[in-house]
Amino acid sequence: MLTLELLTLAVVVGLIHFSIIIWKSMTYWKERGVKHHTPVPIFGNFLSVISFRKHFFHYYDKVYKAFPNERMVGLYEFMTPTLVLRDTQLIEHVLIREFSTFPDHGSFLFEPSSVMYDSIFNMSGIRWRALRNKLLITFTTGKMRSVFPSLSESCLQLLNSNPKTLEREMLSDLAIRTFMESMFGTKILKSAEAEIYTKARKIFEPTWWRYTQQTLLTYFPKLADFLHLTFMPKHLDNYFRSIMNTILNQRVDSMEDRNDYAQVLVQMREQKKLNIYNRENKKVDQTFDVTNDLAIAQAFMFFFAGMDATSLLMLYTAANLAQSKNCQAKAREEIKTVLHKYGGYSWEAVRDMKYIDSCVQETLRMQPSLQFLNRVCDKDTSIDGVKLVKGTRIIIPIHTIQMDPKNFPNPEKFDPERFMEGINDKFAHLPFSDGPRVCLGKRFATMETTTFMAHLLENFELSLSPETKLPLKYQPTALFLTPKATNPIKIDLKRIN
Ligand code: HEM
Repeated sequence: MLTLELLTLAVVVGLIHFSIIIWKSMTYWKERGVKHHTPVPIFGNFLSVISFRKHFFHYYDKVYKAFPNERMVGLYEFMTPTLVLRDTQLIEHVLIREFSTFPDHGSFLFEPSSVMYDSIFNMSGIRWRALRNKLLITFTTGKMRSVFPSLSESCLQLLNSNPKTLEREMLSDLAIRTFMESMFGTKILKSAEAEIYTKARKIFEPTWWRYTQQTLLTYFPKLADFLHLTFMPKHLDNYFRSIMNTILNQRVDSMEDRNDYAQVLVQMREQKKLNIYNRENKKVDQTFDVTNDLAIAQAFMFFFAGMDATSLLMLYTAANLAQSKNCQAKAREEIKTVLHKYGGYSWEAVRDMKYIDSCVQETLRMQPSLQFLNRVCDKDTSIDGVKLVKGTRIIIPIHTIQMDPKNFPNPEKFDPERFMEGINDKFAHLPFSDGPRVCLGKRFATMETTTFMAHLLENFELSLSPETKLPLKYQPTALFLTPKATNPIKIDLKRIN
């Protein structure tokens, strides 16, 4: 009898406790006077996320547009209160001025056993800073210049096969090939190509089940852990760990001493430590251990970031140009002038192709691979007078901001001229982010895309295939901004050179 009473009491206390948690999670923005839509218990403002019909960024877009006069708005991502920034000064505050309060991405996507868990993207605090300082040396001007010839050669190799159409798969294979050669100094064996390409595409396969797992990993990490959910299937995780391990071991066995990313990782692994220096006296403050898994995580992170985001950028740039004969003509004129000036392709020549770079920037404005940036505050703080408790999530909806007519008039129009003279507010165009956490591969990705576009436009006339229907729609279950599987982008190519 007593046991039954105790059990009933425990259930009642549990229910009250749970109701308080839910109630508290729903009143966060009201208490702070931040405008928001009324949340639904447990689902917050994300009820229709579970219908798989709309992409996440749709909710940031919706709340951004609903309160046009606010500098920031509140949102409930299920039970997580999230602040969505609208004002570019506040964005600068979070990304740069108050970076030390908002240094990390917070709980996001990757479970502890994932190869990505130890990657720099997921790292925080001083470990992140030490690793970032170490990896930065891979992207110096000298390094970019030295990888240019092999990168340019890979683009030509694809185009010399005389393709009649350009499609996403060809570009993701190209991105993998150029990346392996430039960063790891490795040519993929012909016999291994098909398997690597197929498995790499599977990393980003946008299925509803993958999307569900990734949603639970981000918003309900304890439940995801209990259910043993993973960011990507275990067989893929193991496969890529093994590939990255082989690449690093091959570098050691070959005793080659190349000046590339693989070398940085191999050295780090051999030294077994990374130093963290004191900012004032420049002496070693702390060290942290570098395991083989940590080196592999950084190798995979670059592969992961390099492949999908860059191939999508190449695809969207080609698609935007395919719809504008004028822009193509202007780009071809520039290619001719620049190649004449430099006597052919070189890193310097491509860097001088300002109009093509503007086409790439304009594409990044309209179709940024990542549609939002995320941060958490790592201490209690306030933004614009609003008090935030440690752990509050911040979203910078870059896609929406870049498509806001206030920042870019007539935003649906592909107009590279906007970038020819430089833009007024650099915090209104953040496809690679900004500040200490800015994308490490920014220079590499833009150089690769500009080089590919120059070769492509020099040799082919582009037109959008009638099979691709406009306006483009995006796959709601994909991590990056990806064309809908039922309406893929196809570009018809006609050789002109
Ligand atoms: C079009 C291609 C790409 C786009 C649009 C892109 C965009 C981004 C964005 C928005 C972030 C998040 C930054 C933040 O949270 O503030 C990021 C992070 C990162 N990206 Fe990229 N990226 C691209 C290609 C690459 C490539 C090719 C590499 C490597 C070679 C790379 C390496 C990284 C790394 C390592 C980070 C994490 C930086 C950190 O947390 O310190 N990305 N990227």
